[in-house]
Parts: sequence; structure tokens; C-alpha cells
Amino acid sequence: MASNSQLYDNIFERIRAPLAEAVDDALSSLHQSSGTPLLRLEACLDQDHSEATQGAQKEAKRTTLATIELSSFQRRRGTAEGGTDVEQNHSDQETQPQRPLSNENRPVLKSYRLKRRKVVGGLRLARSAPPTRVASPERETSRRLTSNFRHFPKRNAQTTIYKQQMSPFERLIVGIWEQIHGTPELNPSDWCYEEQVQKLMVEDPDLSLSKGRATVQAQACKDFGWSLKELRNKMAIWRGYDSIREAGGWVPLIFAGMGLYRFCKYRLGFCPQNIATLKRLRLRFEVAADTIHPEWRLLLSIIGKPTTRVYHGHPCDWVVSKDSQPIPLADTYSQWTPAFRFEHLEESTIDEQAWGLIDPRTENSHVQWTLPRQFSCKKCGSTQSNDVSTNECLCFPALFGSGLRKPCPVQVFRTENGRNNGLLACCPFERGAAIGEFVGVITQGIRHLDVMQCSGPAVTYQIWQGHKGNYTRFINHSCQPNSQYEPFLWLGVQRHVLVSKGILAGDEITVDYSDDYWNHLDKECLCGETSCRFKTRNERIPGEQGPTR
Ligand SMILES: C[S@@+](CC[C@H](N)C(=O)[O-])C[C@H]1O[C@@H](n2cnc3c(N)ncnc32)[C@H](O)[C@@H]1O
Repeated sequence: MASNSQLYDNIFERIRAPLAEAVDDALSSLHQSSGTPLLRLEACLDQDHSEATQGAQKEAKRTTLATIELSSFQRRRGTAEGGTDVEQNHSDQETQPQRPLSNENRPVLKSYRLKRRKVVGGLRLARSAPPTRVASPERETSRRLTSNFRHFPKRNAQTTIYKQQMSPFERLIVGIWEQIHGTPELNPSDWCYEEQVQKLMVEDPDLSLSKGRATVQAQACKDFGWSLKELRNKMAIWRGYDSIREAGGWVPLIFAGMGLYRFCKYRLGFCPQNIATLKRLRLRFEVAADTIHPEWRLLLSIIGKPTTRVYHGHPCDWVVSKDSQPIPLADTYSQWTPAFRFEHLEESTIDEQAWGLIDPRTENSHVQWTLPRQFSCKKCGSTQSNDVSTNECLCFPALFGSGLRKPCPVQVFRTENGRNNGLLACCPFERGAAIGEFVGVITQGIRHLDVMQCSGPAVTYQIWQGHKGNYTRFINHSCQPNSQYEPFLWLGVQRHVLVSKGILAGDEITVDYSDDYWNHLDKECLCGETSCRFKTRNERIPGEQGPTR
């Protein structure tokens, strides 16, 4: 029913203007005293366009739709412009005497032509007059049934707006319904693509596989009522989604950005190498999704898939690797520390045994400030504040002054050359971007353990990450590092910010631990750089300082 009324609305819309013009012109050429002008609307359904049969078809299908007295139309138009619904005055038509259309009436029709969009309702077909009043010879003799033209739902001038008001999801659903009702029957059970191709190739052994496929695709388009482009787009999207899920699991489909549809539709980068990369990333995606968005798997219940979370805890509680399953962080230290535990910190904590209530990172750590203080950045000179609305310092917006901090896109991974764990970049970090802050326990007096030695604004102190800290704890040394630590004062407190020198997604994040670090260590550097400064440790003369930069 809905599609019929749409069809009628469309037909009505298309004939409105030409009809108005034709009537207008005809009335202009009519003599004043020619009596009551009647407008008879006829239509014919032409099933066959061939010239030979056209005349006959028209005769056979001709239908009288309505007969309209134009004098009554003129009378009702006046009312409509006065603001009353035209249809409400329909009863007048039968009681009032019919008047010939005078010249003074005609400009109203002209004005319709010029301003037809403004006139409410425009030229409407009047409810057809009772057959006794305006006799149609054909109707009397032929007794043909006609469709109930009078009871069309009125055309809604807002049809297009209604469409625009639909949400994308509503449009998707309506589109699906339209397709279901609009396309010819799909019977894939009788239609097996590869079978059809094989059949064709058996019939014609000279036919190449690609030609066979093209022929079957063309046939499919005909059967299913799609254009070749439509079919190819659909095939690409189906195949694309399927390949991504098969290689990368559900996470890429659920967390994919807007590019997924385009990626599948245009088959951007669907090569075996990329599919292999997706396969390798599968479990890494799951670790991140499970630990950052613990509820994500519940979405899978919609499609009846298991929803049990696999990876619990903090994102850095799991060590990922290229070819094997993620392993719990603690297991990767058990050979040195059997009950290894690592506490993940957002902010450094002060070791009170070492510093009491003093924060050695501040300028005047022993001064008790009672009044609120204003801080300006030593790098850019702008006002610093934790309040987003008043902060002006944008030196490291991902870490300071921007309000909400997002989880850093990094993962702890298992190195393959004996350095135990390392830190991987999941996304690129452009040169100058902050990766994170070196967070740990603010202490002093640590010896023989990996520790950051800091020169604060007033005193020296140490930051130790052995059992407490953040992801920077897992960053290895390289003699050609792709990041470096920079001291930065935020609200008068010294921080050590890890700044990228330009890092690609998938790169290991490295820093230079400094010559001082290596010179006090009897260890070989395994950074693997050709310019490595500390790889031949045992050839060095005892007491000699390592090469300096
Ligand atoms: C701050 S931790 C870095 C994370 C460490 N790989 C882990 O698994 O915990 C520093 C330790 O990593 C190892 N390391 C880091 N960089 C190295 C390198 N270039 N060569 C050899 N060992 C390295 C050393 O054992 C060093 O004591």
C-alpha cells in the first residue's frame, strides 16, 4: 500500500506543472461565452513502446480519471487563498450555480504557474463530480473499473524533509526494507557462483576463468536486478568484512573508524601481507580492548558469540609477542623475582622515608605556600593551570592542562634478543609529541638498580620504577633512540616527559640511557644499532670511559 501511494504521489507531482500550464493556455484561448469549461483527465497505460502497437495499446488501456468543472475550481481557489481548506468547500460545488470562467478569473491560474510552490495545495483535482452531473460516454458504456483516484493521501510537501530527518540507522533499515521489496527474488540456493563458472567453462573450454566469472556476474546482475557496479561493491564489502573478521577477529570490526566501509568497498590494501599483519595483531587488539574497554565483548551477545573476557587487569599486565599468546607480566620476571608484582601508577609517589613531606621536584620544596600561586611555563611563557578553561600552556597537551588523559597507545612486548620486555608504539608519535611522563617513586640513595637520576630545581633526587610506575618502565636503551626525556616544570613541579623524535606505529620505543648508565655497568648493549657504543664491553680496558657523544 505504501509503495502504491508513493507511486501516485510521484505521478501527481510530475503532472502538476504541465497540467497547470496546459489548462492555463487552453483557458486563455477559450472564448468568454463558450459555456462551462470542463476538464476531462484521461490516461492510458502503454505496455509496449513499439510504434506498430502503440496506437492499439492506447486505445485498449484508455481510462477516464476525472472530469472537472473549472468554474467551480475558480471559485474554490479564491477560498483557498483566504486560508480555508479547499476540500472543505467541496459541497458548494453541487449547490452553487456553475459560472463560466471570466477573463478576470484567469490571472489566478497564471499566478499559479509563477508561484505554484507558495499556493497551498496548488491546482488539485477536484473530487470527481457525480457521474449523473457530468456524463462520460465511455464510463456509461464501457463500465470499466477505475482506481479510486479521489482517495489518494494528499501529497505531503515535506516528503524530502521527512527523509532527511531519518537517522543514518533509520535510513539503513528503510533502505534494507526497500531493497527487500524492490529487488527481484533472490534465490541463492539455485545460484552457486563457482558452480555456474565451472559449468560455463565445461561448456566452453576456451573460456578463461576471468571471462567465465564476468559472464556469471553479468547474469547475476540480471537475475538480482543490480548493476555490475552495485554487485561489485556489494561483493567487495561482504568479502572485506569477512576477511577482516577472519584475520583480525571482532575487535577491528567493532572498533573500526569510519574508514572500514570505504576500505572494504574499494578493497584498499587487501593483500596477503596486510592480512598476515592483521592476524599477528589479533591478540594484541584483544588485550587492549579487554583491558581498556572491559565490556566490549557484551556487544557480541547480539550476534550470539561468546562474551567472556579473556584479558583482565591493566593493559600493561600483559606482554604481547609476535607469534605467541600474550603472557602475564609477572611471568616474565619470575626467573629473577618469583612473586613479582608491578603497581601501575598515574602519578609519581613520594617515598616518605627518603623525603618526609617534602617534594624534591619543586622549586622551594621546604616553603609552605598559603596563597594561591600563578604559574607560567618556562618553555612558552603562558599561564599553566589544571583548569582547562584557564590553562594556556600547550607544550604537552596530551599530558598536562588538557583535562582528560587518554590511555597511551603502547604495549609491553617480549623482545627477541635477550632484553626481556620492551615497549611498542601502537600508533605513530610525531616528532615533538609527548609519549608519557616518567612516573615512579620519588626517592634518593638507590644504588645498583636502574633508576633515573634527576637534578631538580633545588635538589637532586631519584625516580625508581622497579615495582611501581607506568609504561615508561619498560623502555629499553638504544644508541640510536627514537625518543628522549625532557625535564618540564608543570605548576612548579619538575616532571620528566618522554618526547618522540618521530616514531612509526609498530616501532619499539627507545631512549638513550646515557653513557653514565653504561659506564657503571658490566653489561653488553643489545640495541643492535651499527653505531652502538656499548656492544663490545669485554674488549674495553678496565677503568676506561665509554665513547662519548
Ligand atoms: C628500564 S628496564 C627496561 C625494561 C626491561 N627490558 C625489562 O624487561 O624490564 C632496563 C633494563 O633493560 C635491559 N636493557 C635495556 N636496554 C638494553 C639494551 N640496549 N641492551 C641490553 N639490555 C638492555 C637491561 O637489563 C636494563 O637493566
